Amino acid sequence: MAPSFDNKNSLFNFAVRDGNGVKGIVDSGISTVPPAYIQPPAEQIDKKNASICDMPPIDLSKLGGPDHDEVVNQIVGAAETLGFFQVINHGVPVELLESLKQTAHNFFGLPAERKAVYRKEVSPSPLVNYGTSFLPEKERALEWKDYISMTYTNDIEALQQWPVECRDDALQYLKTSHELVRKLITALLGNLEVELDDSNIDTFIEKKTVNMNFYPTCPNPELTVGVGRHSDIGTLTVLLQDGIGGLYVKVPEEVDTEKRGEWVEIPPIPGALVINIGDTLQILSNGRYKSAEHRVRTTSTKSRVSIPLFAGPEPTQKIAPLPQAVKKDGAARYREFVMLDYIKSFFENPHDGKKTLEFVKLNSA
Ligand SMILES: O=C(O)CCC(=O)C(=O)O
Ligand SMILES: [Fe+2]
Repeated sequence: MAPSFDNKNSLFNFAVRDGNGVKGIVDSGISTVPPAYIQPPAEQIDKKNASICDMPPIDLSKLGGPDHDEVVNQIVGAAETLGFFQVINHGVPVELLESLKQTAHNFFGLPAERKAVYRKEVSPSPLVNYGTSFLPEKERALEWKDYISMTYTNDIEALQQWPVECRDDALQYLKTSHELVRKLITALLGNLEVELDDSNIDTFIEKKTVNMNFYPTCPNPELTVGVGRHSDIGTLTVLLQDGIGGLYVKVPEEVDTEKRGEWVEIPPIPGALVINIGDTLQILSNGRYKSAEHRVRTTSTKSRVSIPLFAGPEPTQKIAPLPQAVKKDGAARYREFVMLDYIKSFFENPHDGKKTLEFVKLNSA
């Protein structure tokens, strides 16, 4: 029998400790959202107040052709303003994208006990982590989301340790998007006049993690969030979303458009992938490229899945604004730091917009 979800402890035990997740709560047949999931009014998402981002997807098949420079300009322009854009002809097979979405549904459709074995506290592998919300122990209100996270070290460990239900698709996604990530980094860092060779590009995208996010239907979407306001901390994120919609990005205040400070929705485009700039690339570019704040709304009609691939530096890597970017600006806006410290600071605090960057911002910035 499902416990009382009005009681915070019993809800926590059911959803978090026993691994039932939000999916388990919804499957128990609730008709209203449990109090622990009700966001403070300032965090609730008013669908009516957001417009849809009308930036057309960027056609990456044109890189290397006669329109190469124009495509690079589109990539750079999007990274300097919204920090989000969509790409088509990206080299990741469209059939794989379809399969990934189905795989995510299949995984979260498994009985709770099959997923709960991967909870952080008990997971047989440090590379695999199943959970719900972002930081359930610390959050004021929980996020309406379950996830599985798979970190890549090498093929053998991925095949042995990632959940058998997800590993083949997730690994293929990681491999087939590698060239895409390299092309984008080449365009973005090349534009800063950074001299690139294989090894220095790889330094910034070496560490890869594939997540599968599951947002079950929600009886009161206006009161909850799927993911709260945050920016991603790595270099680049490649995100596959399904057709449901609900991903919102905040137009940075410092961008010269009438939409500054507003939330815009990144609409689902069949076959496209969403790309977003992470904090690391904002820092490397000395603030030129924007790691935009984003969040996810829930819906009452259908469960949504999304599959981000996070690419960033190894935890041991030292990061600082690149000299070429600092030279142009005259001063560094961020201090040097070790990536692991940045990762720790992100995972120790509930989502709070772009606060993570404060950790390394210099006073003059
Ligand atoms: O579900 C989405 O569309 C975005 C998810 C996200 O922002 C994340 O996992 O970092
Ligand atoms: Fe994100």
